[in-house]
Amino acid sequence: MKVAIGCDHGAYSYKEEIKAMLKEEGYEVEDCGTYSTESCDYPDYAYAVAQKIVNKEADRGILICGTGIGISIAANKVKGIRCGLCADSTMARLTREHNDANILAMGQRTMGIEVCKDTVNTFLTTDFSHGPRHERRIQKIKEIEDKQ
Ligand SMILES: O=C(CO)[C@H](O)[C@H](O)[C@H](O)COP(=O)(O)O
Repeated sequence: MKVAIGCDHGAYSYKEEIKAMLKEEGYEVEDCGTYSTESCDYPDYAYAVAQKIVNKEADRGILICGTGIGISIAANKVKGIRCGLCADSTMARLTREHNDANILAMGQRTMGIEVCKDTVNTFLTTDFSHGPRHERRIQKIKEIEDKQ
């Protein structure tokens, strides 16, 4: 599985730690930045990771900022992106099972690194629970996108 990862300056160190963990676990990882703790703008990295997903250059995305809020808002503006902001592995499991989320967002300033790592591992190993109610709701999300 290929994973695209991105962050802003507020989450640079977690991005580096998670990237190292994923490589050790055997994932192919594409680092979309940022590449230092110099102040930058989270929408740029949300867009870069989202493009990897919609262009099918990556299977899943991981985005981290201070809280995960700004970067998830930005990612969800891209058609075809379902970015779930998750604070633990239960949320990660449910956003995969129910929402078929293709990007996970988290916050370095709001979560411990071990919880983040667990959340990432659950997100990457949980399948969508195919079934009429989830598929119907995701279809309705797509219809909202098409109305814009
Ligand atoms: O978008 C956010 C808030 O929802 C993120 O936490 C950002 O990382 C944060 O806004 C960056 O703040 P800073 O004061 O520029 O470090």
